[in-house]
Amino acid sequence: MHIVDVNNLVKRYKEVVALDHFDLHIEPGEVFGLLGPNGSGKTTAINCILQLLTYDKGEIKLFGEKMTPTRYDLKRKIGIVPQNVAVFEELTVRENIDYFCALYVEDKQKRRSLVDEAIEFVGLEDYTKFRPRKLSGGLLRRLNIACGIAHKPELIFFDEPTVAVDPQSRNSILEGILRLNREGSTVVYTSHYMEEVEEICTRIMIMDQGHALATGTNDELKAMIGTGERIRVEVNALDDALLGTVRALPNVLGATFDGTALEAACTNGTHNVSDVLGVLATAGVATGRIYAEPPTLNDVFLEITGKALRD
Ligand SMILES: Nc1ncnc2c1ncn2[C@@H]1O[C@H](COP(=O)(O)OP(=O)(O)OP(=O)(O)O)[C@@H](O)[C@H]1O
Repeated sequence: MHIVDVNNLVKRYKEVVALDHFDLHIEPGEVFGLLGPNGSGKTTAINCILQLLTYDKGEIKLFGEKMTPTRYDLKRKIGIVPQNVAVFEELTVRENIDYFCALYVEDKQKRRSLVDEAIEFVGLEDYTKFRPRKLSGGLLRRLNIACGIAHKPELIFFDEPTVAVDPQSRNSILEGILRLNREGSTVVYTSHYMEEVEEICTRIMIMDQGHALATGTNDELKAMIGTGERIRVEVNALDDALLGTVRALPNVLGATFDGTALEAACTNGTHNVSDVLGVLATAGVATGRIYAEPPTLNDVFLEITGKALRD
């Protein structure tokens, strides 16, 4: 059984087609990443799945059952950590977490221990009596997470939870997500940061313009494309003729010069670096530092769409 089962979802905002016959299938136990640039439809997909938005067409099942706005039994099993921090300014940290937990858990005694656990989980023990405006951006994000997870949901949606947080909070958020997953929650994680998605996700869907472009594990996605290695060589100058010679090498799929370095996308070969350096040496071009790296998810996005994930 898929824990999230979305078929043929269409969502329009007037003339903008935000989701265009979108399918999504997630298995229990996954940390599933939705990766795409701003505006690709990630938040819209989540909000439709959660019935926070109406949609034009499509079928959404959660836990094997049809999801509708009044399926409170299903909503109880779901946690949401929205993109924009959504907490009450007039409530303290503890009161905020308790308020959101109370939407799902009536028993006060039980709630007290759940709220304690959530506070400990996000490391806000020293701030329980603070009001949100006294918290830094990173701590506010952690409060937002605690509000979404205190009721111990089976399925948790995180919508870009690390935007505008410091690296330390970012790491603690990612570790926290993996811990929730280890403790049994299925996670859906949206981001436009490929490094994060690579780091924590068991499977990844690459999205653009409301379409699912490709889905697979990190390795599967990278195996779908021709690029096997990306070479970067620092050079002071490179004329078009020489760039043409590099591009004509049999293992080179594409090459660019940005004023400081030659970058070449190559197939998976053993002589890529020596071939490229050979062309430069023959032409008498002095080289600086040289890098050779396996492909990234940006290469996958680039090869499928013709544009970079991050401009
Ligand atoms: N309320 C709205 N009214 C009109 N258009 C909208 C609305 N919300 C989103 N859109 C449009 O729908 C498309 C998908 O937006 P969405 O916010 O789902 O993308 P996203 O991948 O989550 O991006 P971001 O990370 O910036 O939130 C975009 O073209 C966006 O401009």
